[in-house]
Amino acid sequence: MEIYNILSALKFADFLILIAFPFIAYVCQFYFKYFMRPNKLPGPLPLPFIECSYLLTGNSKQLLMSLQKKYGDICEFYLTGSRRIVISRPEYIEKILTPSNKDTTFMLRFPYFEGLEELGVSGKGIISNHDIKSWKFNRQFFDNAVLKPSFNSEAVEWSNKLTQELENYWEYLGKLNLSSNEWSLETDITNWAHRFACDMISIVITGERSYSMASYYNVHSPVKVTFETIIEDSERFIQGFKNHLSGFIYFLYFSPFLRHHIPFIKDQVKATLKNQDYLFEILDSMIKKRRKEIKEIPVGTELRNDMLTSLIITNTERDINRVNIARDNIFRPMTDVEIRANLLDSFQGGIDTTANTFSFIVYYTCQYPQVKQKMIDEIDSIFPPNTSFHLKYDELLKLEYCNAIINEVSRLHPIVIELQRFVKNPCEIAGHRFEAGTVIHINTNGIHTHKDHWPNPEIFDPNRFYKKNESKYMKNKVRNKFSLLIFGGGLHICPGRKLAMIELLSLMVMLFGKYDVELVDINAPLKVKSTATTTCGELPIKIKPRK
Ligand code: HEM
Repeated sequence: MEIYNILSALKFADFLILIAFPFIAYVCQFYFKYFMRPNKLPGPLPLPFIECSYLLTGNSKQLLMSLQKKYGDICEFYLTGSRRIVISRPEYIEKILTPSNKDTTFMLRFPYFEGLEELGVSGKGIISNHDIKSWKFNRQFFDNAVLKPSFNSEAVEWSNKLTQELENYWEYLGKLNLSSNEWSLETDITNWAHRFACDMISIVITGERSYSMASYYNVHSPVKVTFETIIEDSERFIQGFKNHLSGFIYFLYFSPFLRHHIPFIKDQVKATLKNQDYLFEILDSMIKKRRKEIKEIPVGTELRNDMLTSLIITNTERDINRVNIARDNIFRPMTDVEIRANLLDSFQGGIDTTANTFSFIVYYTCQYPQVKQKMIDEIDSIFPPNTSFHLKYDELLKLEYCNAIINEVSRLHPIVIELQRFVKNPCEIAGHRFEAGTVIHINTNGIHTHKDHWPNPEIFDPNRFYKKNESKYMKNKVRNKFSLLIFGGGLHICPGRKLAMIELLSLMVMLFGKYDVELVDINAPLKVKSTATTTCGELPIKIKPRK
């Protein structure tokens, strides 16, 4: 009753003061804390409630590059209640990317997010695992499976088979519109590259064919190929990983309230979860099928080299490599949920990255005829034209100029825009002190084009990575160990890097060694899109068999 009396005695202006007071108090406290913060760095002014989210356009590359341009090589911004440090200079990241198994300061990419729990990936796999012990356990299994030499040999063998299959599809499609003796084909290489990468990941990681190239061929050909696969709709499967990546952001940065109640966001979240269920269902059936197959194979019989097989058998009765793992006190088999998370990370990490890098390679080599000719000369010297072209790992490694092209293209268009690290313990970087809970954003594009480390950084020139030309480029500028971050660095360095190089080199040898390749429109600008990662839009090319 008393409260009612007080309220009814208040005038409209009093109500306004009542509402405004806590707001003003919050704003004052917010800015007091901001301006009095220790170890200040330059950066944009955060606003109450929304912090620096007014800078977000969905394009991470643009955000990080504009911050570097305006505030320098080390600056800060505030988002989701965290202090975030943008680093764009290689010298400053040495400490962060130097692997140490004991120091946990930079061991995590993300902290715990309840959103990732809802998405079913929290504390599992390796890309977004916040639990150090669990991440180490998974990472060691993953590395053991994909970095062993027998995995490389198997990957090269599959590269041979899949490039041959791709060539057959191109030839069939090319011959559909045959106007002279020679066939030719106009096609979007980006789409083929995605399907090749999916087929490759699927077979070498799970031992299952995804037949993505075959499905894509069927879309374009009146004569269909038939195949049997656990992935009924591989077009949906590939799209599923793209959707997973774009939906991930809602679970990482949005509160449960926003995720479940705000109209547009709510729908995106629902779609991402439905997509997740679809991907999990396929991955689960692959695991189940392989477990059953392994049970039926007599003990002592040599098993396939795919990662799924390794993950199932490691630390079980059948395993012969157990000593490696036991040394680190993680002697236990992996559960199906853990295996599924690793398969998800492999597809997630391995399809778009490889396919987009290859598309950029095709664009640049076609734009620069001298580079293209030098590359073809190198390919011809190792894989002479009109021979069997059976790829071998050690021969792929001899392709130094092709390797230089991959480095240079990836320097200009790194697929992964930023390397994130969550600071677990207070630390010092470049003379600045950072508290636990700070988030580091390593600006890959900024480092790849830093004028103190790269002469004429905007110019495409693979010679800067070609050993024979090194002296010319290394004269004035000192290239830092961390000035090229294609595959990241430190303990989180990409475990699929060798597989990716096998795929990229194999595709280059097949495409440019056997075909005349041109861009359909040499004047069309490259369709680059940067959101959470950098991707290549359609890239129509014209191919015909080389004479
Ligand atoms: C050209 C192709 C590729 C590029 C450019 C690329 C790039 C990267 C980068 C920059 C990172 C982050 C590293 C860091 O934070 O320091 C990463 C992590 C990762 N990549 Fe790749 N990658 C490629 C291919 C692959 C393939 C084929 C696989 C599949 C086996 C793969 C699986 C992963 C996984 C699982 C991680 C997370 C590692 C961790 O957090 O410990 N990547 N990759």
